[in-house]
Amino acid sequence: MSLQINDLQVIRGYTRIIDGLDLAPLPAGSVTALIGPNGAGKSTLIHAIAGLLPARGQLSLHGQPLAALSPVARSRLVGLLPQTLPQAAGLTVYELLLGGLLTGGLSRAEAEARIEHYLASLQLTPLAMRPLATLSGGQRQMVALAQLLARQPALLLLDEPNSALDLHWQLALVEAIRNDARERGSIALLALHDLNLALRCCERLIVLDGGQCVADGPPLSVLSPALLAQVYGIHGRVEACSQGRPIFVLDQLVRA
Ligand SMILES: Nc1ncnc2c1ncn2[C@@H]1O[C@H](COP(=O)(O)OP(=O)(O)OP(=O)(O)O)[C@@H](O)[C@H]1O
Repeated sequence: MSLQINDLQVIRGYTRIIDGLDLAPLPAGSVTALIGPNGAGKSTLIHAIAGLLPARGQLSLHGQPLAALSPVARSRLVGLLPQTLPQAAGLTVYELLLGGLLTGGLSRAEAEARIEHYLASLQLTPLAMRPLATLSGGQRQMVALAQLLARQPALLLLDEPNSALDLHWQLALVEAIRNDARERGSIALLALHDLNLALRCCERLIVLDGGQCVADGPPLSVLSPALLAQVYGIHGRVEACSQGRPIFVLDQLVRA
């Protein structure tokens, strides 16, 4: 049971952004970070897996080719937390979540139980009756996470999910993603710029650069000084903090 990506090609405009990408399968219950510099192709890959960009090659989830599914069936299996969240005018948080689950085929009782569970587990219950238009950017990002988790897709795709979140909510987000992978066996793929967050929550890092995979493996072996210099043009290192946890330290730009 896994996500399989082989010989993937994605063209945007007239440019081949991803050209023949092969990755080792992403197994059920795993959390993987997709890292790399601006313009590397992270969002392109995530949107292609979600079915929002046309792609050629093999994209299969648990042996099922995603391209063979109807858009509705694909969106049940694959959930996306986008980089910018749509404004849903006039709705409260609760109405947004309820509408999504009822449309997905749940009974009202099941939908309400799920919403209460996920709002409580993410400590978002106080926001339930707030109109979406009154929420801050970070609050809206957490509501979108609640919406994603409540749908219980087999594959969770998150495009820079922490971009609007303070430190408390960044940790809450990664704990929620890890718990979901452990408890439901979901697969999570997160496009991230924050290497410390990637070290904290992911057992695997995939490094994209120019639409190619340039490194893939456990974070400590991937984040070598040589790779950081090659891909980001920085001198940096991973060290153990006083509690033994790995932390990324940024030293300086590589000067020619
Ligand atoms: N609509 C488009 N038409 C043509 N090229 C595009 C289009 N959208 C994005 N690109 C190009 O595709 C490449 C990959 O972009 P993408 O947004 O996937 O990168 P990214 O790794 O997510 O970057 P960032 O970290 O800046 O969000 C970039 O070179 C970008 O300029």
